[in-house]
This record gives sequence, C-alpha cells and structure tokens, in this order.
Amino acid sequence: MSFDKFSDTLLRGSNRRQMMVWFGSSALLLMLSFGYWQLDQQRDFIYRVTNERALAISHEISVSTKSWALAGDLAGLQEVLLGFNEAQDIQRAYFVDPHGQVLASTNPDEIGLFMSDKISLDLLASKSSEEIVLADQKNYIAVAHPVMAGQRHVGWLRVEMSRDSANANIEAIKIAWRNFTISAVLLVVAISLLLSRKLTNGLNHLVQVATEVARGKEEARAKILSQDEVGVLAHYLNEMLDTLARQKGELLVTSEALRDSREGFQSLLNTMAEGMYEVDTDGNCIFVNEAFLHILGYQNRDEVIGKHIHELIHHHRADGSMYPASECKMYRAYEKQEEINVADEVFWRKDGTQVPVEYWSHPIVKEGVLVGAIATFIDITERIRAEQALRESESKMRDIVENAPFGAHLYELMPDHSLIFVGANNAATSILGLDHQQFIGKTIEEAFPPLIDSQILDAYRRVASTGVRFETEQFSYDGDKIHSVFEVHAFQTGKNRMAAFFSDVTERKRHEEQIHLLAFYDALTKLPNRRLMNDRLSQTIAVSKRSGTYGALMFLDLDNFKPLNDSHGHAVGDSLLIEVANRLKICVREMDTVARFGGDEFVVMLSELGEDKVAATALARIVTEKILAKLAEPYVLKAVDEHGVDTIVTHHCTASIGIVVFNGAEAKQDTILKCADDAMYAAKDSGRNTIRFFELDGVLAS
Ligand SMILES: Nc1nc2c(ncn2[C@@H]2O[C@H](COP(=O)(O)OP(=O)(O)OP(=O)(O)O)[C@@H](O)[C@H]2O)c(=O)[nH]1
Repeated sequence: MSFDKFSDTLLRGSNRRQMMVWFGSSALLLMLSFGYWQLDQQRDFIYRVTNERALAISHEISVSTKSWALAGDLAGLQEVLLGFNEAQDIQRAYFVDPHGQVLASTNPDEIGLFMSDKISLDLLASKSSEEIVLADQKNYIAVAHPVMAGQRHVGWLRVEMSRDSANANIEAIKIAWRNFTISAVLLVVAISLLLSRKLTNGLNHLVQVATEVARGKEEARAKILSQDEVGVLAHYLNEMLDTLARQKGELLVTSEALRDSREGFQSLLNTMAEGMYEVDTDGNCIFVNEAFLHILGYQNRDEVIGKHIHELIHHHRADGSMYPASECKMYRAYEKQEEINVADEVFWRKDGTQVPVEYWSHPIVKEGVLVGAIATFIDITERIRAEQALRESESKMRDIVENAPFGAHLYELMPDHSLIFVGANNAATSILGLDHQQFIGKTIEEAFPPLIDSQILDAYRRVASTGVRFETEQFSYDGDKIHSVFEVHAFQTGKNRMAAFFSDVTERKRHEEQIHLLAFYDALTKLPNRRLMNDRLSQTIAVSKRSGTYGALMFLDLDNFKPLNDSHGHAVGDSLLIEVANRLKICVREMDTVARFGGDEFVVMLSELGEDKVAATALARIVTEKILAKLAEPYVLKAVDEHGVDTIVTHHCTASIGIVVFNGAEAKQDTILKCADDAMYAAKDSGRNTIRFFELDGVLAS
C-alpha cells in the first residue's frame, strides 16, 4: 500500500477512524514533544548535577591533597587520590604540578609523566583560581581545580569522569517516558474510540438508513436514539424521506399520466391515416409515424431518421426533373415561419416510384426561434383518379344534358335570395326559342318575366338552399313566343346551386285530358258517364256515412224516344238528348251530378239533403217533379229532311223517373243503383211520365 493510499485510508475513512487517528497522532505528537523537551531538561539537569559532582569531587580532592602537595609528600598525595579510585564514575583523577608533571594519579602508571596535550598546556598557562570544566561531553566530563597556596598555584587537580550513571539514568527516564507515551497514546486512542463510537453511533445509523434508501429500500427510516443534534438530524432525515416518498408517488402518478398521454399521443400519431414527419432546422428527419413508412414503403424508422428528408423523398418533381432543396416550397415556408399547403407535388417511395401527395407543413417555433417543422401528407392517387373519373363523368353528363330532349336551366342562389341564371342546354334554347346567352348573370325574374310572382320561384329557392327536390305536375308558361305547359324537375347541384329540367307537355296534357274526357264523360252530352257517376256515388255514400246526411239517386228514362229517331233521324235524337242533358243540369245544384248512362237513360244524384229522411225525401220529390216538368216542355229541334233541307221539329217528350233516398250507413252502392233502376221501371210500368220512390228494402214508396 502506498503512503498516499495509506494516508488516504487513515485520514478520509470513517469519522471514527479519523477521530482515532487524529486523537492518537495528536496525543503521540504531544507526548513525544513534551517527552523530548522533558528529556532534554532532565538530561541538562543530570549533566549539570554530574558536572557539579565532578567539580565537587575535584574540590574535595584538591582540599584533601593541598596539604600533601605543599608538604611535598607524593605518597600521601597518591594515597588521597587512590581513596577516590572507587568513587562512582571516576575514571581518572590526578594531580599535576604547575609544570605539567603528574605527581599523583588514580592511575599510578602515569605518575611522573608530563601533560603535553593542548588542553593541559592551556590549563597550565592559565592562572585562574577557579575550577575549570575542560571537557563536557555526552559520556565524559573533565574538570580541573586549582590547588592554591594563598595566591600561588601549587598545581591542578584534574578529575575525569564518565557519565555512565547519568546516561543510565537518562536511559531509564527515556524508557519510562516511552512506556508512559505508549500507554498515554493507547489510552487516548481507546478514549477516542469510545468517544467516537458514542458520537458516531447515531451518525452511522443515519448513514446505514441512507444507504438502505439509496439501495432501494425506500421505506427504511431512522430510529431517533437521542435528543441531541443527531436525533434532530434523524427526525429531519425521516421527514425528508417521507416528503421524497410522497413526491415520488406524485411524480409516479404524473409520469404515468405523462407516459399514458405520450403513448396515447404516439398511438394517435401512428393510427393517423396521414403520413407525418418532423425535421430539424437542417432538414434532417427526427420523427416519422407509421403512415409515413407505409405510404413511402419503408420497413422501419431507422431507414429514415437522421436523413435529409428532401433528399430522401422529395428530390425530383413529378416530371422527373431535379427538385433542389433550395427551391422546395416547404423549406421556403420554414424560413418564413409560414404554414403551407401544396397539392400538386410528388414524394418518392423507397423503391423509386413516385406518389402524388397533398402536404401541409407547419414550422415549429420556440420562444421566437425556428427549431424545426412538422409536415403531414396524404397519398392523393385515389383522389386524382376520382377527380379524373369525375371530370370524365361530368363531361359525359354534360354531353347527355346538352343533347337531352328536355330543357335544363342552371341557377345560383345569391345571399340576397335572388336566383341568378347561369346556363342552359341546347334543348332549353329550342324549346323556349330563346337565346339563353343573353340571360346569363341575370335574375330569374329578368330572364323569364312570366315567372314573376310564380310559386315556382320560391320552390326553386328552397331547392337551391335545402336540397329538397321539387317536381311540378304541370306548369303553365305564357311567354312572348311560347304558351305551353311544362313539367319541371328541380334539384340541387351544389351548395346554393340548382338545376331545373323541364319538358313541354302541352300536347301530352291535351291528350290526357281527351282520354280523361272519353273515359269519364259521355261524348254526346258531355255529361259524366256511368263510370264517373259510380265514382261520385261512392264518394257521396262515404260522405253520407260519415255525416249522416241523406242523398237521392234518380234513374230517368225518356218515354218513347225511339220514334223520334225513327221518324226524324238519329241526329235529331242526339239533339234531343243534348237538350235533355242541359235541362237536367239546370234543374239541380252545382254539387249534384247529372250523368248519362247510355241511350236515353240518365241518372241524377242529389247529395247533402239533410239528416232527416222525410225532409230529404220531400226535397228529392220537389227536384224530381221540377225535372219532370222541365223535360215535358216542348223541344224545338233542327232537322234535315230527305232533300237536305233544314227543318224545325217540335217534339214533346216525357220521362219516367225512379228515385231512391239513401243514407250511406244504410245501404250499399249496388243496392241503391238497383232500387233506383227498379223504381224507374216501376214508373214505366205505371204508364210513364211519372215518378216512383223505392225504399231500399225494395218496398214501393208513395
Ligand atoms: N239518337 C240516338 N238514339 C239513341 C242513342 N242511343 C240509343 N238510342 C236509341 O234510343 C232508343 C231507346 O229505346 P227505348 O228506350 O228502348 O225505347 P223508347 O222508345 O224510349 O221506349 P220506352 O223507353 O219504353 O218509353 C233506341 O231506339 C236506341 O237506338 C243515341 O246515342 N242517339
């Protein structure tokens, strides 16, 4: 392990370890510093004590040896010195005379020798009366003490001592101090361990909770073990975790909603029938939907995303010529930040075929800056085909309408409700005999004055605005050049546009009227015939049934008509029949019906004679008698004799009339007719020129 890593581990590890390291190393440093200082002090002190002892010994020996020296008793002198031979740490003690000769020494071998070393020479040269420390070394000390006789130097007593005992003391102190230091450091480390454990237990718990939460155990919460700062921290950590959990829940809901919304939006885009893509400002594709891939034949988005979209799908025009991006309408629109809609260009499929499209592009602007664009498009192949088919169909229809046998007018309804004439076909021109070109742009009233105040104008306006078709049965048009009846069919051809098809049905109408006349009227007298009388009788019966009113039916047959025919001819007979018809008509009300059933047989039906049968019968009788009298009046008839000359024939004629008064609720039509017929024959049988009433049950009435 490198030092850096080691120091890193120590200094940046857990708080507990840091505390231990810092406290331990601080204690160690402190103890070492203090110990070193203390040891230094101790050493100085011990050395000083050693020096003082050396000086004290040298003083004591000098005092002891002074008398022996003055006496010149070298043996005594030697004796004194040998007495100090056993003193502690004394290595050597000797007496030197002023000439440097050793007179006595703890080392007898050097007695008589002269000191010639520099220290000795300097010492001998010195006249000091004070003791002198000659050497003060770690293991050795040498002192010299003058031996004075008054003011006279008699010699120098020199003592050399080892510092073994002093150094042993110092060593013992060192060992003691080292042990003390180690113990102190260990104690400090132990205390710091306990203290840090106490201090960091709570923190470690918080760290453990935070670690569990970080590893996904989001429900983990800190125990509040104390009321100190760590307890407060645990409380707020729990609150923070609760808040985070709540916010995460809300965020989850929001993000789920967002994801749902995004997925919904994505699937919406993908279910769009329109192709869609998004480009950045460089024109590179950043999004396409499913329809894009489908329409342009790509399998997946990777084939498109990141590509320059113009170069990929819009590189050539429909005619095959190059379509540079610089000329692309879409890009020009992007630059101007405008929306654009184009429907006459093509996109190119992956397989190199072209597809006609209509596209819309919208620039995307964020905070005023263009950041890209979105384009949507649809394949308009079918539309073009349909438009072409429509054009062809319209052309065919135009041909058909132009050449149709019926007239056609086209109108447009204006906001002020006026109908403006916008065109006509060839048949319209030939039917109406008008030059329609001159009417284009004019109102219908200006173009066709006979239509002013006509109901057909309102009908046309309704058709143009609502689309409800309109068909006239017949419509009379009296113009300058034409007086005809038309049949008109009008229908909407577009918003506020309509066409009116018309055909001249004047001739057909005349024929229809003729057919109607022949079918329902007697050709000679113009009276309703048997069929029409039967219709009206059934209607009268139905009304009578509902209202309870009575009606009367009379059968009338001329008496002795045949002889007139025989004597004056059929034409005179016809004239009589016509005159009879006229007289009958003037005898009845408008609502009554006079019919000719054939030959000289007529039928008169009186309706709404009231609800009282007696009164109705009386009324019927009055009318019948009136008829009888009227028919009995002489007839002045024009005749032509056998020579072809016109003559006047006066003829008298009567009629036999049978009557039935009926109520619709009481009798059926056949019964009524039969009873009237029977009554008429009864009248004939009674001698003619008379009236007979029949009850419906076949009983002859008075
Ligand atoms: N002029 C003319 N005569 C017709 C027409 N239809 C029928 N007749 C004749 O009318 C006559 C009717 O004959 P009847 O009613 O049987 O004879 P009638 O002389 O009236 O005798 P009664 O009815 O018994 O009084 C026939 O001679 C028919 O030929 C017609 O349209 N014109």
